Amino acid sequence: MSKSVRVIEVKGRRIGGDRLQICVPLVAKTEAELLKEASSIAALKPDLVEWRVDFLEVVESIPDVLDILLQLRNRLLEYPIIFTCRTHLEGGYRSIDENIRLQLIKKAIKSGRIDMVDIELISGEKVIQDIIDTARLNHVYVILSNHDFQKTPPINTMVERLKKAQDLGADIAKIAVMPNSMEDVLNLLYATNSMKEQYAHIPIITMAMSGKGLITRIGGGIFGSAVTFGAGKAASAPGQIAKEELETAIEILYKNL
Ligand SMILES: O=C1C[C@@](O)(C(=O)O)C[C@@H](O)[C@@H]1O
Repeated sequence: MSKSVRVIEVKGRRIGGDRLQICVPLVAKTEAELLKEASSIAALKPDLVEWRVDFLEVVESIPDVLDILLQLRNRLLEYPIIFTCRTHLEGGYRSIDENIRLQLIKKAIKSGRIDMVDIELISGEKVIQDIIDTARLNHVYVILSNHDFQKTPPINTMVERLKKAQDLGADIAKIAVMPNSMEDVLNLLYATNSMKEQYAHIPIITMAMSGKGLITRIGGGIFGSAVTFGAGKAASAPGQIAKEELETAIEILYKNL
């Protein structure tokens, strides 16, 4: 039975289309650093930009964050912005009051200043539904994500998590895991391919972190991942290499496909 996978189109980028998209994260701790980082990121010409808001020192001051977001939007007008305020439980840079975090995410969605939002699958169905409803009303795409910084779960668990994200109404399902062996890396790729071939109706994003997992950041697109993350000024997770190097490696791979 053939199934079609939805392509997400944002500002001329096609996520889930033929070309693997490269996302560069912004990880500055202060407003000044962030705006500088944003200006230099534009020179890297990424497909997507992720603002990892959890790195920001003033993250718990919602008015400040929204103001900084406006300035970021104005500097990155032609780039799709993913707004991610990662929980400390899944690799977030700092511990943030959960009520404030969720309020901030909703206000960012309503601000008209972002294109996509990332929220963790562990947030629970009620929170996720609320975020998805708010996002739909405001034309923001939702990435439902899952991260394991310790290990790589079994293949069927990884596939189940991606399926769950899809079933809950995600526009994009994402999983990032930590490999402790090369078998773990193969398992992540196997899960990616199975999800893509058998179940996915939406784009998926997968990666194995750390040096061991680098092959998944370069070659994951061949197995079904729609987006890979390359570092700008600094990495937002273990194993991210510089965007330019990543792009070169991907180009070599795709030239001969
Ligand atoms: O979820 C992801 C993937 C990621 O963890 C990575 O391993 O590249 C980097 C994060 O910034 C992003 O939100």
